[in-house]
Amino acid sequence: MSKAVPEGHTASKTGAPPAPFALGDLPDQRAVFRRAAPFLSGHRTALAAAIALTLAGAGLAVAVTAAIGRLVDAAGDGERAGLIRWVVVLFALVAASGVLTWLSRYWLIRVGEHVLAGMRERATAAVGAAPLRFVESHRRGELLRRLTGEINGLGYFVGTTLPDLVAAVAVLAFTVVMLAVYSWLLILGLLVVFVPVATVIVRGFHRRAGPAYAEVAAAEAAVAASFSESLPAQEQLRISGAVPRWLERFGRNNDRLLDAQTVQIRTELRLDRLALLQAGCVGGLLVLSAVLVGRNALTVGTAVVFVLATRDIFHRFESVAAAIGDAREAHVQLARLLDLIRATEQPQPATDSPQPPARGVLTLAGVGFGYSQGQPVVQGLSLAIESGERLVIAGETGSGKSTLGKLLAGLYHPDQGTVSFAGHDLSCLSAERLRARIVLVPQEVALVEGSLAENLALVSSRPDQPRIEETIERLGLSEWVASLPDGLATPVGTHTLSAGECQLVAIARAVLADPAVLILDEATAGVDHQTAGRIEEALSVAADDRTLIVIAHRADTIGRGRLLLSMPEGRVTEIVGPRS
Ligand SMILES: Nc1ncnc2c1ncn2[C@@H]1O[C@H](COP(=O)(O)OP(=O)(O)OP(=O)(O)O)[C@@H](O)[C@H]1O
Repeated sequence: MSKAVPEGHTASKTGAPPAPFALGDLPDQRAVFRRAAPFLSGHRTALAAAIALTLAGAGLAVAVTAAIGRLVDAAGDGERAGLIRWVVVLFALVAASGVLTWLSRYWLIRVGEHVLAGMRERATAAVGAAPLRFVESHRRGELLRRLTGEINGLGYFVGTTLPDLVAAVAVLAFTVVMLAVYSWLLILGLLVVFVPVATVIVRGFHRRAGPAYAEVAAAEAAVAASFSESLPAQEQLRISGAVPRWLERFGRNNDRLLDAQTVQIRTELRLDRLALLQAGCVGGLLVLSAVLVGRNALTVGTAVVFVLATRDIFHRFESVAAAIGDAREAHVQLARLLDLIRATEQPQPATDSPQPPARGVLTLAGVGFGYSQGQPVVQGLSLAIESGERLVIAGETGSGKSTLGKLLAGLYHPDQGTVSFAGHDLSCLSAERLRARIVLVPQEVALVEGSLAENLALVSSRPDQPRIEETIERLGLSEWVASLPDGLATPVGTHTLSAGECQLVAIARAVLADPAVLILDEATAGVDHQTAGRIEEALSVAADDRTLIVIAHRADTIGRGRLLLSMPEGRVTEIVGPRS
């Protein structure tokens, strides 16, 4: 027999997963690469191979310039054999450099895509296993943007900018070394003029880019969130004539995005100052080379190498500068994705933890829970629900019935106290073991795209077609299924079935899960009296020795309950009943 014992707050339980941290509007951009490093494991050899290929390709590309210098000198000296030799070497270098560059790009993109696929998988799994409270307390569009937009952005960066960036950095480094071998004086002059000014420009860009890109990403997420939220609310917005008001609110998010993008563009344009610097440096170098050649301090071939290599240096530097903006954006996207993974990845209960017995007592011990600090919805509740018992939870609107249902189903972890089944703390059970014992049918049921049979099979017990058909029959739903265009093969989704029909699917699915405890949260509210009665009869049969917890407003449902749990003033405080 159930008994309710109101208590004060009890000490926090131990062993439960810690509360997930909330995602901030702006990402944590510290130690992003260190946080991303674990995702490289398993790809390190391939990454090293890709980098080695890139370095080899860059080395050959630089050697092409040196070969041109030798060719010019051989031509100037009238050496026919030397000329032919250098022409052959030049072609061989160009061909080999082309092949290596292609191979290195291919490997780098391949490794990057594999790493991203791993991150996508991990983030999706982490969000799928995250506590319900985490998912509820973040805007859907925000989570969606991190799982799709950020990964797509990173994919674009890996496929296009990253190979160019790595190759450009390698060519830059090799070219500087080569030029130092030719004339350390010229390269020193070039570096002394170019590097300090370029460093100031790039550092100024970096300082502004972090916040600018983070604000754009946050503003884009806000636009996506407000738009995705408006889709399910479209009908309501139109009925209440609230579309213009909604557009105003959307406009504010859009303005925020526009402002953020303007700041981002201004920040990016700062890098254009590098072009002016480059033009000045090339002009100076040409004059200096001409002077040195005139004084016989430099061969024409070396001067040609310098001019070609310097142009290449600046061309590559331009690529690097352009890529820096993309890299900064990718850095923010990576930080946002890693934040999501860190926020949602909980230490999962051990999968080899003992399976609770098939039947048992569901117990709340000193349970307290609130959505916000200092506003408890459930407070100090102790309750034992015997195996096979039927409990009806009733109370005023907003009094906390659904919240209690979610606590009983282990969907929420209590702030104080414990909820346990057959002596096992629910928060220490793996999702699979928990769902094999306790199932909740919520007020609003969402179906996934697919056939009715596929939706019904979405339970941990993985029922086959005959079992689905048998359960439909047992629940008295055969007539309804037969009335659908293709029976169990009918494609369904939230918009193809009525709310009541969605509830029928969810109830049948819950019975198919074959749990020890079945919790129905207003589950028959959208169904006509006759069907509701039939389902309740069927559930009584299906309930068998199962525990059935019914959350209800309707007096007739309450009347069928053996216990009535009243929840005045927003707190579960007493049980009235049992009822005969
Ligand atoms: N996800 C949430 N975030 C913040 N507050 C919430 C959330 N869900 C419910 N609440 C608040 O908690 C309180 C209890 O809500 P709950 O849905 O449990 O009540 P209920 O008795 O089931 O209501 P109803 O009869 O309307 O279904 C309400 O004040 C509600 O506003």
